Amino acid sequence: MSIVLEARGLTKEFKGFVAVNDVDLKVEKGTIHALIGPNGAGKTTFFNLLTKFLQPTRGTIHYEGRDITRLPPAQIARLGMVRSFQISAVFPDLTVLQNVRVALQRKRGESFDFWRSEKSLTRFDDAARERIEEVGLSEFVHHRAAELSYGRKRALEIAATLALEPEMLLLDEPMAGMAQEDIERISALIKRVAKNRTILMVEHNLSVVANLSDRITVLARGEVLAEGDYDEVSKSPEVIEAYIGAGYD
Ligand SMILES: Nc1ncnc2c1ncn2[C@@H]1O[C@H](COP(=O)(O)OP(=O)(O)OP(=O)(O)O)[C@@H](O)[C@H]1O
Repeated sequence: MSIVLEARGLTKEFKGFVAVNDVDLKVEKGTIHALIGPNGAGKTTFFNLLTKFLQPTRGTIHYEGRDITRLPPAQIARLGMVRSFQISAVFPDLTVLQNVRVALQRKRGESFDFWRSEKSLTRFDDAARERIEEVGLSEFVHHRAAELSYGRKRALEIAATLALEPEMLLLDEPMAGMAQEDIERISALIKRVAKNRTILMVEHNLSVVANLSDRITVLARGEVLAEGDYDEVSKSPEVIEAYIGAGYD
């Protein structure tokens, strides 16, 4: 078993309130790992710690065996761990193709000049089209991002994220605000992009979690309550109680 991301004793206190309390987590390479838990469980805080949007009060984070606890998010992205939607890569007035080109250009570390000639950008076209194909948006290459449905916009965000060539993707509630039809499309997309990558996601939609995840960590009151596959965690009396206690059916 090869561990790609590991948190040890991760703790975050806000003025004495412990939002994440001594959490250990191991994410195995090549898996889809979900973080779930009732409202206020600490999922977002934990996710923000892992993606370096927050600094932990205590504990460490290792990525590919390297201590990344004190590294800034941009540096971690360069190491191959990318938080989707962090880059706000989608410009509404640019087409699908132009959006992914911009992301590819960023990956090369070039600054993005809006006045740069079309011609100098077209060298990214083939790579951009590949990413677009991977997320199933080929027939929309020349559509402006603003014209896309919500689900397709999310697919475009994932394409832009893939342009950064991540080995590990962190997804923050990929299904939030989605209609059922989009949920199915994005689930299939996540499965597809997970083939040669590792994915960690926070997700509220439990049927999506059941369908996609190899492993699930359940947080409650800032601590790990249970861990396992969907069958295991959904049968855990502690998990059922935590969800019912938080007002879920
Ligand atoms: N910046 C902050 N300052 C103080 N308390 C905070 C801060 N951020 C989060 N908290 C508290 O930490 C606890 C965990 O919040 P968090 O948002 O991580 O939970 P969550 O599991 O993501 O919840 P939800 O499912 O509702 O999004 C909550 O009680 C919240 O009020």
